[in-house]
Amino acid sequence: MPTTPPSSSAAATSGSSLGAAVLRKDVALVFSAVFLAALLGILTRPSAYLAAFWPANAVLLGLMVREARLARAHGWISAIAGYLAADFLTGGKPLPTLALTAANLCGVVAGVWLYARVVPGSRRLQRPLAILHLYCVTVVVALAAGLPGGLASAHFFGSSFSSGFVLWVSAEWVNALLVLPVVISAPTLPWRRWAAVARAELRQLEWERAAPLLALLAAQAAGMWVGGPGGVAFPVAALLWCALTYTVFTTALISFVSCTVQFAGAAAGFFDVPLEPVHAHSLVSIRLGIALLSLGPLAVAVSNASRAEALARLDRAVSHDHLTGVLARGAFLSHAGRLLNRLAGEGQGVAVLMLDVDHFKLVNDRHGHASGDAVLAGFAALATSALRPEDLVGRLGGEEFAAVLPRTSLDDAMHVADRLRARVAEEGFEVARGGTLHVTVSIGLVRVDDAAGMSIETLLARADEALYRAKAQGRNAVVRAVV
Ligand SMILES: Nc1nc2c(ncn2[C@@H]2O[C@H](COP(=O)(O)OP(=O)(O)OP(=O)(O)O)[C@@H](O)[C@H]2O)c(=O)[nH]1
Repeated sequence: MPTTPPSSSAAATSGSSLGAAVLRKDVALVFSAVFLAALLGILTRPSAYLAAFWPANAVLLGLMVREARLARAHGWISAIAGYLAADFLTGGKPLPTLALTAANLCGVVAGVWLYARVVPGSRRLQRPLAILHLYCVTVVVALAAGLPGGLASAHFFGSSFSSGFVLWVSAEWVNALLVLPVVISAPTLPWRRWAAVARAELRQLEWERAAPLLALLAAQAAGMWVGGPGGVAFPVAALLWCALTYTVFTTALISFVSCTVQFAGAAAGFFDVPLEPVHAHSLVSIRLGIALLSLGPLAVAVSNASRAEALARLDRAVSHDHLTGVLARGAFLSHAGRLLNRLAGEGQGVAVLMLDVDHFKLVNDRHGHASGDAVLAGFAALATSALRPEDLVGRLGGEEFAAVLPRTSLDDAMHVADRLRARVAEEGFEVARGGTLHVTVSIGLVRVDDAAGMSIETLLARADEALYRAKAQGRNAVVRAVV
């Protein structure tokens, strides 16, 4: 009989308890999200179709698109339980409830299946093409739910199949277009952090950042005041401004709220749309029109975010040394120059270090270039970790590095430099061939009371003279320049 070593059995137990915990969390999440969203839909169910709001399907689809793990048996069963619980709690009859739940699920299943086939960036609205995918997926979701929904409406509620179908398809499409982007673009944060992030955002809210939101309120009010069908499009310019200012998630949230207000405005008669009969062609048309208008700002927000991300990546690639990850020479000099300007007049002192790995040529010659590279990368990582986040580290070329330590006394600068020298000598660096290589570093240091009138080039030249003396003294040393 095979025996399991104690350590593996402990690992298996903790693994299975982790699995059970995740499962419980998934079930609670899906059930409560579907139940609450369905309850909200039922409780706000209007007499006039125009204000119909059924977020449950889009919320469920969004959750399953975000986390593929949820689209398994436990997720589907929790979702069905959520739909049924909300309906039965509000007096739904068994057969119609089952039929409507089946129709709801048909749309979600179609959406999950389609989204599993698009690239991950599209699933979280991280690339411009994602809006086209969102459009196509939501059309199919609406049709997949509308077909059984229309049949159920005809069978249980006595409406014609065609009017039931049109109502279902348009309501599904509108809800998916507005709710799905909010769910799939929401940042992944623990519940506790949401309140902290919202508080921090509100504290930092300046006029400049609040202006697009205020413009949206004004445009929305103007649209209702002027009236007529064109009034629904009045907020578009302000929504585009929001898209250029805020994140994709915030834009999706603002579009959702703005469109909901427009629906309410239409239902209240501001846009001169006839409200009867409830499935009138003009009502369906204006509803879809309002929802489709939200795609423009969303596309702008997504393009803007992916452009900003590409620029940030490009900037990082240009300004950072690809081997060591610290600032490359040009970026280091310009960052350091700007830092000295900021420090000028403060009178708190600044130190500049020149660091050079000793006999580095021998490392390459004896252990190969790849090992030399590993030593340089390890050294840069060690230097970065030994300094403070506000210190600046750069690679000037070859095995030569530099650092700027703002607001540092001479004693502190000497102490930091010597501690780094000692750590390099002690720790050694792992190389690709296997094993650890030990090297030493020589450091030249200059420290001035005030950076006013000092250029980074001048300070580096002084530190370089001190470095030269450290090498001449036998290396593995820190030498200070006399100023
Ligand atoms: N592996 C590797 N070697 C580099 C890189 N850049 C420069 N080198 C090598 O670094 C070595 C620098 O050697 P030297 O300038 O003679 O200095 P050293 O051997 O460190 O001697 P001292 O500075 O006097 O202690 C040269 O052999 C360069 O080829 C790099 O990116 N990777």
